[in-house]
Amino acid sequence: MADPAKDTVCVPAALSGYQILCDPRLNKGTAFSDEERDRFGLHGLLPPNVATMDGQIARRLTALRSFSTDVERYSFLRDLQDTNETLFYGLLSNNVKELLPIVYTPTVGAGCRHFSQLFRRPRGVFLSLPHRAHIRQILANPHFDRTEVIVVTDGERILGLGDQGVGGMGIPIGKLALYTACGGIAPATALPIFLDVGTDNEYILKDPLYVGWRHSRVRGQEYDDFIEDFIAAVHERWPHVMLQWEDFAKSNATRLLERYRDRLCTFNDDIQGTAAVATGTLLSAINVTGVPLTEQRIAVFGAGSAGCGIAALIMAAMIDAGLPAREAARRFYLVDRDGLLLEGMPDIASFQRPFLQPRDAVASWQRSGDRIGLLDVIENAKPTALIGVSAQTNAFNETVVRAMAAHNKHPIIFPLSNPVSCAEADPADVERWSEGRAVIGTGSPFPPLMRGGESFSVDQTNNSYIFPGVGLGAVATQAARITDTMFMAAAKALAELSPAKRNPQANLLPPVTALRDVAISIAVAVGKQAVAEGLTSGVTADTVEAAVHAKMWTARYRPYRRAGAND
Ligand SMILES: NC(=O)C1=CN([C@@H]2O[C@H](COP(=O)(O)OP(=O)(O)OC[C@H]3O[C@@H](n4cnc5c(N)ncnc54)[C@H](OP(=O)(O)O)[C@@H]3O)[C@@H](O)[C@H]2O)C=CC1
Ligand SMILES: CC(=O)C(=O)O
Ligand SMILES: [Mg+2]
Repeated sequence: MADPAKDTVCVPAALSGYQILCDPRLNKGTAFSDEERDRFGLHGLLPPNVATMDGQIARRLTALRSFSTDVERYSFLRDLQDTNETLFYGLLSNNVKELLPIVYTPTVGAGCRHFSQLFRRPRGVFLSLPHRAHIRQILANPHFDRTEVIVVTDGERILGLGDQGVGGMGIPIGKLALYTACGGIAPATALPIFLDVGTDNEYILKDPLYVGWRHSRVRGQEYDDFIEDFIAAVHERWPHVMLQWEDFAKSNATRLLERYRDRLCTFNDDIQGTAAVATGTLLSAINVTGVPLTEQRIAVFGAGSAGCGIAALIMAAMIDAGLPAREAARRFYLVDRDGLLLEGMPDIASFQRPFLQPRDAVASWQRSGDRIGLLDVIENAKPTALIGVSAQTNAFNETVVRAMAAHNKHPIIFPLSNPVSCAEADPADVERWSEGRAVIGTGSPFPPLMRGGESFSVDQTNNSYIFPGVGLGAVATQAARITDTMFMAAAKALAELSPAKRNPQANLLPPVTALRDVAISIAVAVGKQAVAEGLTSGVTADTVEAAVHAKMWTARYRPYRRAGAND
């Protein structure tokens, strides 16, 4: 039960009733009580009927459903978020299954593309390179005083849609909406940040409506200096903040993570969050296929940030399970633009290096051309699992899926690229081509499949199963750093929640409606791991769970009183 005194919101004395209605953090719309309307001078500014939050949610849902496109629904929800945050989260939390595909993938991708047309009200921070000298001053704004969680992007690799310039801000906003709805992070403590270093998207640069900095992307030392200034300013302003890097291009994602992971509490969602959801879902899939982890062979299509992050964490899990490190490394077949990653290939990035196959291991392979393509890998290495993070639509075609099904009783096939338009396969096709034997996970939501005459939901294998819990666990325990072993703890905690653990015919993952419970379990596991690694302050393994619950915000209207008033 909430303590009524602590639960009351203290409204600054200087705010007029009209200003309260215009502040999305304070606004309750028609749900202000008569006493509050008396106290804050709201009579006349609102229609007389006092609504309940449930009534408001029902009204907004009716309006939302009357739109004919998802972009209109996205725009409507963004407006609500910027008008009345509590109601936005009440609506989202009560209707996760219906609204997640709007505020998150796939529609958030369209939201990013239409960002300039849809832009109405400020949310978060836009730091553009021409204002580099003013970063500290911008971050000093008292509106951001309570910041505990930051999601930052520079918009260069937005989902599988590439460079979206300032439109990429839609992603930190969407991710933080899930932090609150699923992870219980209070909205006033969540800050989306966009680093505007220009864009190389010609279409955007020519768009007269574009609201970002109309300049080609700044790279090299000037880019690095800007990021350094940004991180230094963030650290100074909020020394305990947790910062999530999101949708940075392959050329920057890993190196920025490596540069900053020992300086503040930070992680890269595309590398580490994706790795944890893929590992957790693969561990769950073992309940269905019966092939132990130490006997898995993994083909990853797209050897970028997500692909190498996934391979690294699954490899660590294999080593944990007893496979010698050298042998574990041989179990991975990473296929990129130039085919299978092989020793001696030019232009190999440092993060790809652990996964190079030795030339002699493939010397006897039958191959269809000069390069070793995905099908060659499947025919020769006979992988047990195929994971797609390439943003290449339909790369898992009929031939590929049938080849996986020919070598495996239950091939694991995860087309994880987002949004739907970039997925490597449609799960309905995978189901058909594998004669219903494939174990499927997708990055974006897809319609249910028919299995044995019954509807079977497709597991949305998305890092949204991980980051809200990791963030919650980190802030609840005030973790100083986020380590790979904390992501391993998250992956294992997710696998423990798998319905397939109890029934191999069931789903690999809990439904998206359970994301809040998933976040709690993951937060506790991550928090305990942080305690074990000596990274926390003020908590012990025994108090982590209570700290996690105490941190969680829920969307409900609290009573308001004026600061200084004693009623
Ligand atoms: N389900 C989930 O939770 C997540 C899904 N993703 C999705 O994964 C995708 C990739 O993300 P990320 O790894 O960060 O992006 P990256 O750009 O870092 O990696 C993509 C890789 O795929 C390669 N690639 C491009 N075309 C081909 C091709 N024809 N054949 C083989 N490889 C190819 C790219 O090469 P090159 O650089 O030369 O183009 C690059 O190395 C995105 O669609 C993203 O939405 C990402 C994170 C989480
Ligand atoms: C889900 C996610 O982080 C991505 O597609 O980039
Ligand atoms: Mg991402």
